[in-house]
Amino acid sequence: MKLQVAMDLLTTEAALELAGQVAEYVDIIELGTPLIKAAGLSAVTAIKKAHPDKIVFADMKTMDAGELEADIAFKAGADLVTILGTADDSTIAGGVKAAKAHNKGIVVDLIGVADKVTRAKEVRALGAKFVEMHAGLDEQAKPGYDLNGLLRAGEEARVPFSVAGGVNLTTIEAVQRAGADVAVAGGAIYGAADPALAAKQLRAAIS
Ligand SMILES: O=C(CO)[C@H](O)[C@H](O)COP(=O)(O)O
Repeated sequence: MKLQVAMDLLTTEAALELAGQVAEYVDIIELGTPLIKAAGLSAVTAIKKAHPDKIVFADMKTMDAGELEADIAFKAGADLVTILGTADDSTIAGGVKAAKAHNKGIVVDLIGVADKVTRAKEVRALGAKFVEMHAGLDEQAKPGYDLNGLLRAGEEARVPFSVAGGVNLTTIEAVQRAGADVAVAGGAIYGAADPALAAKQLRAAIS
């Protein structure tokens, strides 16, 4: 299982610093949506330049104009770009077209999708490289949130998937047992007192 760090920070400088601390322990470096909105796609270019050997993930969360938005992110240096599962099929197909033109991949983020299993199968058929079983930061803050619903959906969908939504040292083994291809950790790394140690421990907990 791959490990992805989600950098929900607000400046390119902070992202470069964090990526420098954790890159040796992660496979995929994600520029979070707030970072891309605050700093622009030049942040993607800066991270790819600093870490050419890593998979760079631009969390665009595109809802419309799939081909155009994916194209500009791939041109900026992204290897993987997200489109929302709630978007129209044509938006996802447009993103996949751009991905094929760049020999890169679209990840469909199932945040806010009620029936994640059905939508996962649909978007995989449209050409998504994998789906993200995702509960966002706001959903995680609701009382009673736990990760198990995402893990069950991933097991049931039988398509390649990542899991994001409060993945940490306590839960990452269950993410792996559920068969996830990628575990995404944001706050568990960037919010830790020692992000490098946190990433190292997450890496050591999986195979
Ligand atoms: O995409 C996101 C929010 O929309 C986050 O990057 C994702 O949820 C991972 O962060 P965390 O591990 O802190 O939940």
